Amino acid sequence: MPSDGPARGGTAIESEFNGESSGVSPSTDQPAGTAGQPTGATGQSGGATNQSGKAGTQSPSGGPGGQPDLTGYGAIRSVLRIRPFRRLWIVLGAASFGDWLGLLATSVFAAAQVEGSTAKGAAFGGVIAIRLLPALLLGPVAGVLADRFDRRWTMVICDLLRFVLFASIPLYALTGASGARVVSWAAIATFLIETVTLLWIPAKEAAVPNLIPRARLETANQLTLITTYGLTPVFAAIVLSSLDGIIRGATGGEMPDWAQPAQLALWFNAFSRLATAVVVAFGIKEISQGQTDERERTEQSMMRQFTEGWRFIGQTPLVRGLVLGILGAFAGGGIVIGTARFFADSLGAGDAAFYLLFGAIFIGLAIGIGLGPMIVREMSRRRWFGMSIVLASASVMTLAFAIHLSMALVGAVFVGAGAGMAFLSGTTLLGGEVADEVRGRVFAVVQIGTRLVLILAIALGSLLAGVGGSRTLTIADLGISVSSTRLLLLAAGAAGIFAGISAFGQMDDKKGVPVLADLWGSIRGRPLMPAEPFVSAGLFVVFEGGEGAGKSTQLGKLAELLRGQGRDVVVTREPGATGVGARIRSLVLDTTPDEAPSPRAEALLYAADRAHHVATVVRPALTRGAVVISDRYVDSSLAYQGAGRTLPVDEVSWLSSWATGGLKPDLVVLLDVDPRTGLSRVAARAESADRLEAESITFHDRVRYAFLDLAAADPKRYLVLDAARSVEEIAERVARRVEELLGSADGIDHPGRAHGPDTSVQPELSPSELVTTERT
Ligand SMILES: Nc1ncnc2c1ncn2[C@@H]1O[C@H](COP(=O)(O)OP(=O)(O)OP(=O)(O)O)[C@@H](O)[C@H]1O
Ligand SMILES: Cc1cn([C@H]2C[C@H](O)[C@@H](COP(=O)(O)O)O2)c(=O)[nH]c1=O
Repeated sequence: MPSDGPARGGTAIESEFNGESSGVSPSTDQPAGTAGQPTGATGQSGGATNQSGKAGTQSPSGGPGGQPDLTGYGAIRSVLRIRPFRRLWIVLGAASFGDWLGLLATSVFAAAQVEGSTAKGAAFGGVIAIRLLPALLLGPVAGVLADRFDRRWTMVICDLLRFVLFASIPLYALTGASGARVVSWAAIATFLIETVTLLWIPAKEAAVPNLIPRARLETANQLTLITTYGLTPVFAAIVLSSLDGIIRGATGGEMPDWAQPAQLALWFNAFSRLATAVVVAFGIKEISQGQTDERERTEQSMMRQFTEGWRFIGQTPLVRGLVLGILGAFAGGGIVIGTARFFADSLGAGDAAFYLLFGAIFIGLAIGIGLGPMIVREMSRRRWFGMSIVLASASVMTLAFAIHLSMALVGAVFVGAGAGMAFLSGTTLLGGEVADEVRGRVFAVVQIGTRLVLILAIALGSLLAGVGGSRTLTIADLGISVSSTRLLLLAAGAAGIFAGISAFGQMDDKKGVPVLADLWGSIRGRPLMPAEPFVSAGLFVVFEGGEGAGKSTQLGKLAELLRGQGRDVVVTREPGATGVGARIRSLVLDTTPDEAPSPRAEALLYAADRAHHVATVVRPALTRGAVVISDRYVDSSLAYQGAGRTLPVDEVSWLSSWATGGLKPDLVVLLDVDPRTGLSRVAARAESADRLEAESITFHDRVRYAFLDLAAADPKRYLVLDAARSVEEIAERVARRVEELLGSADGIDHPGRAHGPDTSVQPELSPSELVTTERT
């Protein structure tokens, strides 16, 4: 595997944006891992992440409103406008191509030096095995070095060493040494290269987030992952085989040693590393700038830094969840790889099926990495990570039940898609939410852990599948192969699901928000959000209804009754209960011709009034235990702006829920009145009609039925009364219900903390479903 992992975007180096439009305001472009309080340092959610957990947006809702368009081609272009990242991406792309060439070439090269198929196989496999070995020996200290020394110089020195080592392999072959000696040196050099790479990777991974604005982190990762694991390996394989054909053709099969494709590939690999060293040393000085102060880095002993790194990983839920999830995913992946050939056999298919399955996984990976962010949009990246692992693992389980190649191929695409999305979200979270001073160590642990787990899982998977064999059991004429391979896949899937759910639990930044509804809302661009933590000790009663329904009259009567009982009562209304609200009220209700706000502006103005009202009047009163009685609340927006103005009701609901932080009333008294009756009452007040009262009768009819539908959808929380009844009769009914609530044995049963906005559109209800309507 090539050494260049994904780049993780990072800091806005201000000068880089000068004259090169970034499309994002500086405030949203905080350096990843340095903006706000990084999770890495506290174990809390990253200070600058929004509620969606997606790096880089300041929209508290995580909604589309505050989010620049960071998907698709535009996002890629804007990432590539950042000069330090652009340079690094180009040079790392070339180096990754060189690494893939080098990996293929060293293996082919070693095999070519010996005779006989067994020796060739051993030489080929041996070189690859040697590549994995240093991780086990040197891994623990690699991260400490990345956090301790200047990362730019660490990268430069490592690349210079790799240049020398790569070049030494073909050079040594040219000296005329024996095949065995050349293979031995290739093995030693490969071991040393991997050792150096191990120091280089955490330095690079930890440094790159300091180069790119947080908002671009995910796109930068997509770009680098696709380059490193999608384009360059394919390109390398094509180039190596074409090179072989071209040189053979040109030399008539008599190739001089120096012209062997494997040797040329190694030279390319060597010089790509030299180029990386030069570019990083002279062209990307910003890598040094983002790092923690040198004095801070070196004043602790290495031992202390080492143990602190582990303690940090163990004690930080986000990092623990990430590490657990990544290792779980790799274990599952290893089992799939280890059992793949046996699985293809169990389908009664041959080698072609085996390659098809692998192809399907890679297609899935590309879909997950390339399209994943566009599909889930504003989904919390922490949640997305856990869910992706569950998706990949559940798909592994479906492989166990596949009775036909086509089913297995679909399953394999989903395995790849889940793994790709987990990889992308995991790397973005690691880069964006782990503090700079420990980032190197965290990356090192992930890097070593994944290698170890992968090797063990592949080995164990193939061993167990090989030992178990395959039996065919006939169930209802279906030839189903029940074999140890399938049982292993089942177990791997179950373990992966467990790892995904555990990671999700550790990292969830939207506890209490239903997962599937959140996913669906996110896909539609409106993620749910957690309610603000708040404990109500009072009672929140809202009067709703059309114009002239008698809300103010009833509200006054209820307040009088409760105050007579010695209760703390706060009477309030929307819009206009506060100074800010009064100004908004005059804006929205003013009838000056040509000054009417547009429907969306109107919705926003009501939401603004509500946000301020709830924050400054309603919540403080409820916290101290008062009975808050409000003339209108969220339902008025749903009915007037949603049904009346025909704005999408779920969007209006989402907006209100955001404005209120999810605060729901304990009781809504809906005074239902025919608009003709209500408007005639209003007209009798001898005041001129405000802007909404002046709307058409069909508008008011829509408003009325929207109120009734809302009540029918949540009957427990509504008291629907016929407003044509007498004032006293209505007051008596209201008093009875409120006293029931206040007198209930275990106090007031407040509606649960809002689990995000109620995005349900108004349901179609039959008259018989309007069960709580007390109208005759
Ligand atoms: N049950 C009722 N029967 C007849 N008239 C009523 C009844 N309740 C209130 N009214 C009268 O209707 C008029 C409007 O009442 P009120 O101001 O309480 O309604 P509202 O719903 O608050 O109106 P608005 O929508 O304008 O805020 C008042 O003149 C009031 O005296
Ligand atoms: C809260 C709220 C109110 N409205 C409308 C409903 C009324 O026409 C006015 C308020 O006047 P009232 O005399 O105080 O009832 O505003 C709305 O359209 N959307 C809302 O959210």
